[in-house]
Amino acid sequence: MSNCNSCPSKNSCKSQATCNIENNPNNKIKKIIAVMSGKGGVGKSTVTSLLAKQLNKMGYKVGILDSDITGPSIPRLMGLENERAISPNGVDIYPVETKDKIKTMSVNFMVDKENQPIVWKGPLVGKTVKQFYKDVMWGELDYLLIDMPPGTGDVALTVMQSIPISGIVMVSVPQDMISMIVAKAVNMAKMLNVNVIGVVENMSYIQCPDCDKKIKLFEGEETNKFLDEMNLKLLGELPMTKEIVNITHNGVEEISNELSETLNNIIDQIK
Ligand SMILES: Nc1ncnc2c1ncn2[C@@H]1O[C@H](COP(=O)(O)OP(=O)(O)OP(=O)(O)O)[C@@H](O)[C@H]1O
Repeated sequence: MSNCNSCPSKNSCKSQATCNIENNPNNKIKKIIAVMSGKGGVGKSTVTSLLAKQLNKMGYKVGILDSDITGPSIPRLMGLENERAISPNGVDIYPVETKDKIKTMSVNFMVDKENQPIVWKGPLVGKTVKQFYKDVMWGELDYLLIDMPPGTGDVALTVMQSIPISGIVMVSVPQDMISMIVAKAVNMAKMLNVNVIGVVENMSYIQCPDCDKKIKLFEGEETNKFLDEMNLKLLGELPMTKEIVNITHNGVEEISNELSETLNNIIDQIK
């Protein structure tokens, strides 16, 4: 039965008539944003982690739901690979928190060893993702970011149909930006009436450590044309840098002014 009063998207939702998600009355989540990409390896989980860390620094209460059941990367990127979630009554699941209090939930918090594969059929995967929304004790959150698996498969469908997301941030790399892969993901969201907030171009450029010059391997003209045609907003461009690897893989907490500024600009547009 739908419970629109407690739904974070009640003011922007277009599917009141058909929605059947039960919202957990213990949770008060103001905004849910899914981070998606047309294909794998473009930095979707990296962007999710960076946005979560930056939102948290700005004082917002943040959670990350890792809906990538077969290839979860959030525990590692948040430095939580040795943690496990607990469920004292076997129903409510408590998320794992980083030391700066970002709440996270991932299937890897529920397996004995992080390299244990999840060999489940689609319906069970979808059920787990719904459970991660409904049965996890997120408590009060300003933002819940959902790290989606790559592509337009079962999980993307479950998230878009069953979780009241307010919008999608699409992540792409320059060489794919104008491809049908991104277009497919954007069109899927449109078909399901889900708002695409815009695109983050990841690994957009590299920067010379000596002269600071930004070097782009792909020029932007075609990209701008594609964005215009698809009616998409470019939210920001992230460089391919060691700094990002250090933040997401090596536990470095300091974010440079330049990266902070880029992330703040993206956040201003998704707030
Ligand atoms: N801007 C960046 N600068 C440097 N390295 C990056 C950047 N973005 C991502 N990477 C690296 O690229 C690899 C893939 O990134 P990530 O796991 O975030 O991609 P993904 O799209 O979530 O992949 P998956 O298909 O597994 O979901 C990781 O090793 C990550 O550290």
